[in-house]
Amino acid sequence: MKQYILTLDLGTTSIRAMLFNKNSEICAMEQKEFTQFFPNPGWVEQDAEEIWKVTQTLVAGLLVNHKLDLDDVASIGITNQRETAVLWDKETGLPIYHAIVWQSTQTNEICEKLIEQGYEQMVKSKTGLPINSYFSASKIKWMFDHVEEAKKLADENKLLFGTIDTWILWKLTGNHATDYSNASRTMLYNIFEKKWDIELLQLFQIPESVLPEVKDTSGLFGVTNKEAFFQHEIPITALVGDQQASLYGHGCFDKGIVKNTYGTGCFMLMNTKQTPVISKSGLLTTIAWGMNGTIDYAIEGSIFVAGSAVQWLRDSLQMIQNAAESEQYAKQIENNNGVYLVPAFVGLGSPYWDQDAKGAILGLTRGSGKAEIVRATLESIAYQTRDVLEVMIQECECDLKELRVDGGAVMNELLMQFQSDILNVSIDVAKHQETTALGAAYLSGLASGFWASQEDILKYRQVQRQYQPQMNQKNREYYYEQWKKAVKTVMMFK
Ligand SMILES: Nc1ncnc2c1ncn2[C@@H]1O[C@H](COP(=O)(O)OP(=O)(O)O)[C@@H](O)[C@H]1O
Ligand SMILES: O=P(O)(O)OC[C@H](O)CO
Repeated sequence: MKQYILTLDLGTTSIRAMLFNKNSEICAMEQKEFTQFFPNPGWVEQDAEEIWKVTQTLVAGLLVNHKLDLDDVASIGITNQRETAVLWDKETGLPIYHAIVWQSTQTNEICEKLIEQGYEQMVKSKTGLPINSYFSASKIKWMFDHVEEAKKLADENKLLFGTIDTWILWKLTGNHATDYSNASRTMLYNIFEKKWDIELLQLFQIPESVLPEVKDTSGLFGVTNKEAFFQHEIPITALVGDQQASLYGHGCFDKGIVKNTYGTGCFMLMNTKQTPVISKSGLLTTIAWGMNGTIDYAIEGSIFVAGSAVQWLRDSLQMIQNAAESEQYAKQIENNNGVYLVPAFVGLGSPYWDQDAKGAILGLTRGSGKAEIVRATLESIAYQTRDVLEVMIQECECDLKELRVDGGAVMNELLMQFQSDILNVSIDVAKHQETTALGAAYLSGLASGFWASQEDILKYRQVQRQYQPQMNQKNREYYYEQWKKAVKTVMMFK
């Protein structure tokens, strides 16, 4: 009997390989960070070949350090940072340029031009997305514009495009495919008609021949090549964008349930089932997953900078030694003492979509110090979450009693209490720290018969800790009004 599902969680800053057993417990985990390149201000790139090598090393680590026998693995689920674009030569198997990461702003100009030319409405009506450098389309166009061999290879039918899921699937199996959740983030996929969109491909001058086949999120994508995978042929039965995986891992299967993940950025998703909700106020319409031929949609708020602002405090300002220390400094003061930090380091995502906004600290006095700046950084994560949640509730005409949360920063008790206070909702921290990987494991395990049904899975859902609002309404609204003023100021400063 097969004992495990193997999940490969290909995140923005690190990759994890994990084994889950039938009780959805993690039995082994290997993790490694990989190189981020910042070749110019605002640019973020990665080496796709390194991502592949690290993935192999981590699986080797499971074999050596945890004595994993690959015969015990029922199937593999892959989940990934979304939007990040790779183009590679299918004959050499090598990328023609670095992977351009979702956070990168090097294609702002391409997007600005399209907005000026009045394409916003057309693009949104097909993809559910605003034109922004965040999504893959302008990144692919940029590579065609700047990498000499791109066009020639495409003309010879030797060039392939993929987000990170597709890249790793191709390395493992030789198959060129993606799933609905990842395709919906490229800005080339018509999420309503469920096909690559010819008009969008023409707009971005991208040949259809480079695109992968789009398949159900949970289903067979191929079997690992023996040479690429330690002499084993194992079915890969899920590809899923990491935020949709986390939605699944939280058990948000019904309409109106919301999760928020606090990692590098913050990503809040609400399942809207078979109804795509089109936002009028800066949220994204996206595909949650495709299963058994049925698509579930979600509405999403994408906040670009959350935990990465804490990394900025650590690495650039050297105010803290590690992320956990942020809580100790923030606790030294009872409130923000009037200081607000808007971490618009790569522009602002939902609901503002201002790609030129820059970060700022406001409200400083002679008495302000490290505690104020650290606290303001943490609080900014909670305020940005409220910005998104307010719009989501309005657009879905629903009420929200609880927010399901996961991600590295949920360890921060001060942040989670403040989040509950500023939203006036209960915050449910998932017992599973690795909700994203768990979601991918479930989607894979359902397709391979490891788990029987969604109902079967729901019995494993557990809340580790609940935070209840404690702040009075007057303070809640005062702080939030001040935050709104800070954001307004930042958006005016260009
Ligand atoms: N105790 C903490 N307080 C605040 N932020 C934290 C804390 N621990 C981790 N983080 C932040 O969480 C992020 C890592 O979370 P993770 O879910 O692994 O992110 P990702 O999947 O985006 O790489 C980092 O940006 C880090 O700064
Ligand atoms: O890898 P994460 O957790 O930072 O998630 C990144 C998102 O998928 C970007 O859309």
